[in-house]
Amino acid sequence: MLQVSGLNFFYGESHILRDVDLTVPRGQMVCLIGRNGVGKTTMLNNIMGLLMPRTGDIQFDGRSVLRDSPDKRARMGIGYVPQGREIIPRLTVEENLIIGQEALGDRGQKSKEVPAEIFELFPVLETMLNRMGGDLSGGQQQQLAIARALMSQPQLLVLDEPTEGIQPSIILDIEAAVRRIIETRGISVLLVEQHLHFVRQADYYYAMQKGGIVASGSTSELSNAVIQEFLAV
Ligand SMILES: Nc1ncnc2c1ncn2[C@@H]1O[C@H](COP(=O)(O)OP(=O)(O)OP(=O)(O)O)[C@@H](O)[C@H]1O
Repeated sequence: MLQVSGLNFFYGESHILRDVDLTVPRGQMVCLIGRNGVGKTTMLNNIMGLLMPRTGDIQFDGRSVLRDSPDKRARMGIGYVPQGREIIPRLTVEENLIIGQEALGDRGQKSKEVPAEIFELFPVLETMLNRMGGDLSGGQQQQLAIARALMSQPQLLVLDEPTEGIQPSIILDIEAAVRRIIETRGISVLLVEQHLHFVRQADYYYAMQKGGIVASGSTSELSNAVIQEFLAV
């Protein structure tokens, strides 16, 4: 579904991403792990087209998207939930969700209503439809951000630390929802995450250090050494 090859990115003269290769197979969840500041968010922003690499390629569904704007990539079916969520505080929960359909492009029909499936995944949102986005708790905003991304029916969902600063019970809800999304929709997920429990839900991991991939494999084979080195357990 997504193939990144030989990616190099610079902020000015600082070499931030170094020859990164990463693949997200169709219908699978892949997790990118690494300490703060190694380049994970920079990597996701390159995938979304918010930053341009100096060299390398990014292919989505078999074709290069390097020349496509962020907006176009979203309309092609890459849904992004950025760090910090970017909920619109002065719009209601329902309005925030409806806006998510802007990225549908010509892949589907827009609707004036939020489909029931969204509330099955995130029941709390149904009870809060008329509340302002900015009045929700951090965990609720995170659920809203993921639900909003789903409104565009993405083929690939890109999540940047969805559990950052969120209380443990809601982390489990978010984990369960993401697992269910993959099972029911068959979509692919690329996740940046620090919580071991969530990382274990993924099929594959890539570990990043100083902008390069230094380890990768199946999460069923995650060693204690990798866990100690790359995750804030
Ligand atoms: N706008 C910028 N200009 C210059 N350097 C930047 C800029 N944004 C980030 N950096 C640097 O790029 C490196 C990678 O940052 P990035 O945010 O991608 O890391 P990260 O792994 O996502 O960390 P975190 O988990 O803290 O978000 C860091 O050293 C950071 O200081």
